Amino acid sequence: MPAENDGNPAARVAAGLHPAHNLWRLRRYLRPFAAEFVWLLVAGLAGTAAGIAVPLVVQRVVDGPVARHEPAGLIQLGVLALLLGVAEAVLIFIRRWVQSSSAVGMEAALRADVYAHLQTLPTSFHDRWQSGQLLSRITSDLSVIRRFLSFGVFFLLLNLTTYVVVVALLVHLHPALGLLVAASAVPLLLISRRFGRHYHAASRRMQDQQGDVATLVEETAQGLRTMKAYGRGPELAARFAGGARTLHDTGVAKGRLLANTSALLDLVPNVTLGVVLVAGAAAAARGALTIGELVAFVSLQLMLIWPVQSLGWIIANGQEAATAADRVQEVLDTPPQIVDAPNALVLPRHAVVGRLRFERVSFRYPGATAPVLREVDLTIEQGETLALVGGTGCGKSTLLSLVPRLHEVTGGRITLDGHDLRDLRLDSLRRLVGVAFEEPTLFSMSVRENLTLGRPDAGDDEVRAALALAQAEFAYDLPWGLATRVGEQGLSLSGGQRQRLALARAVLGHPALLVLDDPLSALDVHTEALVEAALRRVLRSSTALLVVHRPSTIALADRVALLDDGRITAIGRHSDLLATVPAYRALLAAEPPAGEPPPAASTPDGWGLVRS
Ligand SMILES: Nc1ncnc2c1ncn2[C@@H]1O[C@H](COP(=O)(O)OP(=O)(O)OP(=O)(O)O)[C@@H](O)[C@H]1O
Repeated sequence: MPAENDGNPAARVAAGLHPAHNLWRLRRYLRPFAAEFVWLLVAGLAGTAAGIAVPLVVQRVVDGPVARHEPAGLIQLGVLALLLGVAEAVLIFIRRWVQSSSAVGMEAALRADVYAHLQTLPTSFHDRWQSGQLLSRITSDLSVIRRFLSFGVFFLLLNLTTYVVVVALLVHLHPALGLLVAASAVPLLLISRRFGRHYHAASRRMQDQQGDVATLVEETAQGLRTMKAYGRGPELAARFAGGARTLHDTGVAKGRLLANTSALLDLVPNVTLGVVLVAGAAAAARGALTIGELVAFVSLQLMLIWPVQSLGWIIANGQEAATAADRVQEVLDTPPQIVDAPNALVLPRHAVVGRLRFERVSFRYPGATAPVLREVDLTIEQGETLALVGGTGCGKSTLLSLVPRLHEVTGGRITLDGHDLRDLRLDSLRRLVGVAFEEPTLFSMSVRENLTLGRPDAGDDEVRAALALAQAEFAYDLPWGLATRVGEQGLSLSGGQRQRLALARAVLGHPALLVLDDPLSALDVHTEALVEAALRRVLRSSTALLVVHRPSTIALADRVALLDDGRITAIGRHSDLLATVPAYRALLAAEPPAGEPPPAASTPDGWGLVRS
């Protein structure tokens, strides 16, 4: 399976795997519940045995006490039939009771594993996969699997056993008629096989479409304000309606397939029953069969109707579970690419000086033809702050993402105090690096939990210091202070507030390296000045790499590197670059490119220019 597996079912079909292959691979999740499952089966089989015994008792009643007019024997056998009925009811209750707990436990274990695996997958995996597809896999697909592994498999075994035992009894009662009933299994098998093949494809289509609809809903929820602002609500509604209609049509087609097959499956035992009734009555009239045997035969045969009727449902459920298992395994089979090397190092914070070096670093996104970064050489000395500037899309954010190893370099290496980052343990590296992205994501949890995401052990003092530094003390004034739950992505907070909380999260506990993507972009002038002053203090004790989109943030940096088309084309002090590098000047002042006259408004230190 290629690492860049994108969930395309065609890949699986081409691989020639049996549809149930992936379902079989999930059997280990049933193992903890094996004892329960055995009890379940024992209770189920005992219940069925009690049910099967009732017609046999009825046969004795009809051929014995009824035929011989003996009321005493009638009471004995009647009580026995009653006891068998009660036993069957009790056993069915026990089975249902056990069934519910084991099924849910299995689903929870599988869901926990899929979620944990998602955490280990690289950012590039999440870039490629629609979140709705992941959502539908971790919710509805797992429920489908749970239903089949608990109910489907159980009823398949129970019904098969019932079928075999009842048919054997029928053959014993009347071999010719019994064999006729046994022969009815042939059309049943043919119908089931054909149905299974068609239903498998329909299930996959439907489950993928469910994922697409989930993606649409998720995108709408996230981008609602933008869509409304641009008046695109009707288009979005139409897009959603289109997706929902496709899903509806697939669902209807699938339902019809099941309905048609169920009707065919129903027909077989009913036709057989009709033939048995006529032939049985004739045999009874000839004296080849007693009335009691005929009653028992027909009663037993009626017991086959439910197993046959449920066959369609079980196959449908099994096919859905097989496709759900395919979809879940597509996630589980994607190997985590960024993992700890054997014997990876743990660097304690106090042992880190904080010298960061990029040595001929190149990076290309998976599937992209051209690299985003080409042979980048850059050294950031201990305690130094380096600002990275460059035109939009030149690779600044990509370069930052390489430091906490969200993406892995595809050429060259990055070292921290001389250690290749790939030789460090990921958890150790990520504790050393404080990161704030351009889009400050806050999770649906309390402010405190959001702040201590990377350092759950941080004390109150550390949290207070980080909030003070990021000028984010407003958090204490929220309705429940730091316990206030901020909405999904912190939507209930302003952009500036979110950014300050994200900054506080990054600087919490004075990380050795700070990697900040335009940390002051969403702040008003007053707050910006305060955060800038506070940040300046932190930057003195950490090595920092800042991406700067706004010229004013350059004031925080000791040196500036100009990134152009994936290469560092100039590096130095801001004022030196301003004086000597026309492309730099052009970028900051949005003036015409190199070769054209410089702006008249520059001041000797250059700051007038960048602050304009
Ligand atoms: N996940 C991704 N997969 C593939 N290509 C990507 C991905 N993210 C970014 N790119 C591409 O890599 C290039 C650099 O993107 P990057 O976000 O690093 O630029 P940037 O300099 O930070 O841009 P900006 O200043 O607009 O934020 C762009 O051409 C972009 O299209």
